[in-house]
Amino acid sequence: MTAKDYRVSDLAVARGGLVVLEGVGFTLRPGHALVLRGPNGVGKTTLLRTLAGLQPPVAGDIGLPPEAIAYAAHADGLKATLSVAENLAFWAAIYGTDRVETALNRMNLRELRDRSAANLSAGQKRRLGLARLLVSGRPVWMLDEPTVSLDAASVALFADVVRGHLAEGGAALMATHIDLGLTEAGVLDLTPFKARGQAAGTASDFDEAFA
Ligand SMILES: Nc1ncnc2c1ncn2[C@@H]1O[C@H](COP(=O)(O)OP(=O)(O)OP(=O)(O)O)[C@@H](O)[C@H]1O
Repeated sequence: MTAKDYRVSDLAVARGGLVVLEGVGFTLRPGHALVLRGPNGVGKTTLLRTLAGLQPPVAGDIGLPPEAIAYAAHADGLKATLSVAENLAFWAAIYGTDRVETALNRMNLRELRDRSAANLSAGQKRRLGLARLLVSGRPVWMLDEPTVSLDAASVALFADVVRGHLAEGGAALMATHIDLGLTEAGVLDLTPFKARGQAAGTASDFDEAFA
């Protein structure tokens, strides 16, 4: 899938007009997962949003092309009036892939394929939201609390999906308080990078537009 290391260096990120993290640096390697840790509010979501290109960094280098990234945020981004399969077909058209059936199979959504997204349970919606990652065919997955609403069986299923992605040469950066059992995952504690909250200059207007 990719044989490239992704290097992020000296990154500063802001939220609501204040710098929340500064001096963040790490390398994401193909076949590896990195788990973001740190207390509530330290800036895990803000870092992921910045890396995914949803807001500009205050400073630093992001050695990750946006077209390499598939980002799964808190919201699942589903089209309520479309069926499960139609939602995935929509994303396949956006990403230019033909991976709908793969995603349905791997996320155990086959039996729900014709159900409208509006009529899924919270956990089923989450599974569908995460299936988009498989549809994307993109090498770097950015996951913000991916297991929220998932039962134990679905957490295990998702952990297998991530493991499969890594085995295919993909990489994953995830903020999660749940142990996915990925023994090979590294941990990046963001606490040492906490900024003192100085003003972020002009980045705030752009940030608010995407809040
Ligand atoms: N829209 C916003 N406007 C102003 N401040 C915000 C906004 N969104 C988040 N913040 C603040 O930015 C800081 C970083 O928030 P962020 O959501 O990135 O933290 P987090 O580490 O992901 O937290 P959690 O573990 O609770 O999900 C927090 O102090 C938060 O209160």
